[in-house]
Amino acid sequence: MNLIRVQDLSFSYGDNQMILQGLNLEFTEQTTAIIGQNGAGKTTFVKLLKGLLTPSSGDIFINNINTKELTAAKLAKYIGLVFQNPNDQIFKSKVIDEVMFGPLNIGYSEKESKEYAIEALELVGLSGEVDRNPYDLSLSQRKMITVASVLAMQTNIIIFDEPTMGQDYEGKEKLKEIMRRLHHNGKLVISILHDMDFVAEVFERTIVFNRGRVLMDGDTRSVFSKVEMLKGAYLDQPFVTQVGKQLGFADTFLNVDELVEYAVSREIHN
Ligand SMILES: Nc1ncnc2c1ncn2[C@@H]1O[C@H](COP(=O)(O)OP(=O)(O)OP(=O)(O)O)[C@@H](O)[C@H]1O
Repeated sequence: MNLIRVQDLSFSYGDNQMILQGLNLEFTEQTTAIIGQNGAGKTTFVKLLKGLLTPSSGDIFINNINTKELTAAKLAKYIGLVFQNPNDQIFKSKVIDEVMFGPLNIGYSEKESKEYAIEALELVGLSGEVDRNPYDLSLSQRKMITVASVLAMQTNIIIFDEPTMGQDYEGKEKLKEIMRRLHHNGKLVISILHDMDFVAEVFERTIVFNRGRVLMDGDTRSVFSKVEMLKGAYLDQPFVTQVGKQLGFADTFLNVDELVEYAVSREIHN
């Protein structure tokens, strides 16, 4: 079943510059990373999916419904978007109120919203901060509040814009765990990322945007094996992939365990 279908999508902010041109994409259940250099059109694309922008031409279907027929409020029941900058999203003075706002806004009761908010805050590791003011917390914690706010809305599609930015090792591990859990629970997870190591470890599918078009789209291993095409889009391979190559191995490795297992098995057979 495809959850999102994008058909001949083009977009311009109103000047003459086309930011996205003729995109055709489908999103099913696979965890999907969107990568590409700054200005490639990634954030514009997810804002279109979320209904915050309207296509200049083409269509976006969510569960086979054309988003042109849905209000942003209706769309909010299907798609959650975690903004790149938490300060663009947070506006309440208490963490719990901030996280409850989304579910309340799309029609869940006070009791349900509180339950979902507490569950989401637990998942992001902030259950001890429910009564704090978000602006008394660190930037990485504020980012986690915005993640919780979207999780609490229980949407089937969850999009993250640069979730690892400003997160330390622990924060990134938490995000990996959250994304894996969402996927395990049958949600569609899409994320814009600049951290190639994170992409390699978590995502099944990777789409490379370049100047408003799709340059590559496929399983993450095959995308990261194409070093020249990545270079053309000003992107690097993940660190572990580069190490494997430097060791003279032909395979494309996506995590340390794979690389070590391969190296050890070669050692045993030599
Ligand atoms: N509100 C806006 N009005 C006019 N142009 C905009 C607006 N927002 C973005 N742009 C332009 O659209 C282009 C694509 O921007 P977008 O933010 O979608 O790229 P991106 O791939 O997400 O980049 P980054 O990785 O830096 O977030 C850029 O040239 C940007 O300057």
